[in-house]
Amino acid sequence: MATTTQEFMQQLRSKATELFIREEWNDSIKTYSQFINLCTHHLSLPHSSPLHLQKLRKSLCISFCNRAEAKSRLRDFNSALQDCDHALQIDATHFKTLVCKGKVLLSLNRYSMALHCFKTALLDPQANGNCEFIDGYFEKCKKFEFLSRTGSLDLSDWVLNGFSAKAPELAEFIGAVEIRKSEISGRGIFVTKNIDAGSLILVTKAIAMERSILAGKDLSEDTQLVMWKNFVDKVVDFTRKCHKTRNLICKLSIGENEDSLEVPDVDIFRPESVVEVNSSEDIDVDIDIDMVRLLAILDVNSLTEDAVSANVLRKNHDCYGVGLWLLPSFINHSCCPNARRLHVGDYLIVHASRDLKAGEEITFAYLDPLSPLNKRKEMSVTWGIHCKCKRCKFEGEILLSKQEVKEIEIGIERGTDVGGLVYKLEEMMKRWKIRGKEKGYLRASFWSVYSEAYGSERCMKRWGRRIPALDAVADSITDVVGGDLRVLKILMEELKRKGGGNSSGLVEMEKVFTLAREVYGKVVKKQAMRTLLELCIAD
Ligand SMILES: C[S@@+](CC[C@H](N)C(=O)[O-])C[C@H]1O[C@@H](n2cnc3c(N)ncnc32)[C@H](O)[C@@H]1O
Repeated sequence: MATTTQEFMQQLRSKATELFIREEWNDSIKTYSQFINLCTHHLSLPHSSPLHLQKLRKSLCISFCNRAEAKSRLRDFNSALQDCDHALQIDATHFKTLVCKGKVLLSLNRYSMALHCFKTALLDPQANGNCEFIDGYFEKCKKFEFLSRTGSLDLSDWVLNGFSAKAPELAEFIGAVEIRKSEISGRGIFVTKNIDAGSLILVTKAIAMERSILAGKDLSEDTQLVMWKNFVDKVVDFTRKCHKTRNLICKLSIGENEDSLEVPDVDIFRPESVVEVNSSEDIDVDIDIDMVRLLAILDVNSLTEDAVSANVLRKNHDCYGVGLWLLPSFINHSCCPNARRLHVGDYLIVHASRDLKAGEEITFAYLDPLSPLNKRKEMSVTWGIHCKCKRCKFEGEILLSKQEVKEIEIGIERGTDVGGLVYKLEEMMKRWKIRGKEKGYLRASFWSVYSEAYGSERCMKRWGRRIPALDAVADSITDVVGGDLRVLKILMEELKRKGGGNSSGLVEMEKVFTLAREVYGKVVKKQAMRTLLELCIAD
């Protein structure tokens, strides 16, 4: 190689290193790229001495490694991973690259592969001076790998500290589920084995999230627009950086012709999956995602933190977030939902809010399940859905055939004594032999009058003996709509009023804990659940 070329390459490398040290990531990537191109070219030329070739290969390995580090600082993890692989092709045990690849894989939630990188790096003599630092990563990977295999999450410490530290980083987890054609609409997620109420089903990190401060008010239209625009920009940015994610996003529904949509294998959503995801519409890797389609996908699938089926764990409740989570996007709506979600930072934890039988479809409540049929129908227009569940069918028939139900609705509008309305509804159900789940449907629909009645001492003095006990109503509602925060709150208030110290209080306390697990999922130990209830119910 001519001396001038050698000098130029040396200059390029020094400049790239300098930019790298100064943390000017974009410029350092550009300069390393120039150097890498030149170096690769020279390696392909004949007549180089073995020593020279060895030197070039070493420089190339270090440059790939540093460019990977710079890319990972810019959160371009997939491209960083490619660079790590190029470096490791040159030197399979290159210490710095192994550490960089481990960190990148950890960011991509590929825990077992990351673990392998750190394990190999620890064998290198260079690890001696960095043992503590690599051990830290190694332990983190081990913990996450276990979590992603078992889904056994414990947020107790964070909750006991009053959510004071940053939201904990979690591992992605996919429980015993599959995606199948759904009788509700299009595709849905189904459990493949029996699951207890409270058990975790999915833990998924958002593709993108955007939050806005509420400051005690509703968001103005302008703020909402800015928030939505920022959110869309983040999703677009992600799709540019990761083609696998872009192809997975393209598998989501746009809310039309759902029954003709392909049913993807759940495994392609696993972070560890390296299978290239072919989209049904072969998308050119270098062309941006079709914006009209993306906007429709986001409209149908993005989730907000203020939904009825969601709980948010954080100190400051004065903000509100919107995000896109891939696998949870396949969960359909039911007016008798069996799952809820918990937001922890950018993670979404989906858990069973009732016991689930193998083969059952997992459903969220997009619409408030503690509201009457007419309200639910009104709200379903926003979602563009026409719910045909058993509950809607039953309530539709009842509304047509039983005048008393309409009278109760009119009574609510006119502000009639709530105790009287509960009494009337219960008497009607007795007379028409409405029992079991159907009784639960109507009680859930008229929850507003039940909760007001149980919450008023005056009302309970007057009607208490003639209407069913709160816990019986709570049980029958929970049986059809799963754990609900509002039911939990009113049970807790009653427990507080009664003092909760005697033996019957202990039984009631156990009931509250059971319901709390259905509402929040099994994410904390009992002592921390007490704190969680104090922190959240106080809101
Ligand atoms: C988040 S996606 C749910 C997964 C979707 N079924 C799929 O195949 O990708 C939301 C869309 O599913 C459909 N959907 C969900 N629940 C429904 C229900 N109970 N009745 C009718 N359509 C429903 C609606 O088209 C809605 O816009």
